[in-house]
Amino acid sequence: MSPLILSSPLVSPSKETNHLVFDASILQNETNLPSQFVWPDHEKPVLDPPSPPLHVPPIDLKAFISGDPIAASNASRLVHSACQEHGFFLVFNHGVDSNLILEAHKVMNFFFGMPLLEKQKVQRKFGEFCGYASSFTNRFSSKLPWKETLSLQYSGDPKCSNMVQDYFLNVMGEDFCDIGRVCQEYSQAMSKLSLDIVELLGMSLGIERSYFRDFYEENDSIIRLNFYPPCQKPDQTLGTGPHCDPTSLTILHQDNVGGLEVFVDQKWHSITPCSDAFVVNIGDTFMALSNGLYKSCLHRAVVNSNTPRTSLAFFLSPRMDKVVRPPKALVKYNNQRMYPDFTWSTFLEFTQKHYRADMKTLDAFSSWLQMERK
Ligand SMILES: C=C1C[C@]23C[C@H]1CC[C@H]2[C@]1(C)CCC[C@@](C)(C(=O)O)[C@H]1[C@@H]3C(=O)O
Ligand SMILES: O=C(O)CCC(=O)C(=O)O
Ligand SMILES: [Fe+2]
Repeated sequence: MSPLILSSPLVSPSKETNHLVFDASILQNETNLPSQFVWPDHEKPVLDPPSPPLHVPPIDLKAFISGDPIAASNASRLVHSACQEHGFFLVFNHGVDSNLILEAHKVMNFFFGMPLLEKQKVQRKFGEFCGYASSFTNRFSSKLPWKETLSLQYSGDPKCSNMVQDYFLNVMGEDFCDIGRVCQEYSQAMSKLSLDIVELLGMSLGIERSYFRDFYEENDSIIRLNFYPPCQKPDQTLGTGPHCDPTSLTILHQDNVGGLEVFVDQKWHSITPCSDAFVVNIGDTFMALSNGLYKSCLHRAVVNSNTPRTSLAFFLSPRMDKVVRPPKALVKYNNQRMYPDFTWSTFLEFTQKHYRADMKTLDAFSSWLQMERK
């Protein structure tokens, strides 16, 4: 049976389109990758020797939150230098229940272990963000990522307090209310953790500690479950292509397989898995909010030929209509604005309808905004 199935015509808003469907359970045993999954030579990963590990500073969040002044200035210094260089750091003693993290990985493995037809019941629709996608075969025609994803929207607005769980219930049905509950609880824990982290970022930037906590209180964030099946030619493709996250802050929990890589000093470096820590990285929106002081960094995910890999990414984003504009104190440094004002809803739409996020998304978005505003 072909690993790529021509699906029934997908009736999109304006036209009928046929698109391929990536059935991971079959494709993962294929030695000849379909051409759509083969990346250009300059982007193919070199897996032998493996990328050297990047030392990212481990931040003891409990010590910072406890108000210990020494710990706070320590954490602030470590974060400041990491975020000016590559934007990645680890947080431990984060206060997130380890059983919740285990449960989240369990439900993720259950979901992606379902038959393709079951997963397709929540297929991401054209132009929308939420839902299941297998390699985005209905979004892109080349450089397809070797992954399946389930993307959900989370709202910190008390009036939408169960958005994640409701999605499972309303779109997938009663049988999925347990998965929905776990994903809802996990998202809530990530939202709480992200407010602690942005408070630390504020302190490290020398502004009022509560400034970013207030800015992101009612966040409209995204949670994404990533499943990377094994691939027989892992040096030909990528699980997630080179990109900077367009969002504000990413809190990632990866399983112990490894595959996340960061581009620093003109070389790819691996981030060693550490189950009791979260990998945190600055995204484009926070880079704009810090007026370019903190860097949104190029990263990717490579795959391997033996073991499936999973990662849980929480993408913190401000309320859709909030204007992303750096505080005055961060403009005085160089007395010029690095990026125009924008709202997250406009930037998200840009990445979903106009531009495939890569390493230049924010610059492309800034140019697009200037054209649109003429
Ligand atoms: C706002 C977003 C778009 C993506 C998911 C979040 C943050 C990261 C973005 C992404 C992972 C960057 C690489 C390309 C992408 C298409 C992907 O491989 O999933 C991006 C996501 C997306 O557009 O769905
Ligand atoms: O799965 C990973 O390790 C990274 C995924 C990623 O960068 C993303 O989804 O934005
Ligand atoms: Fe990313």
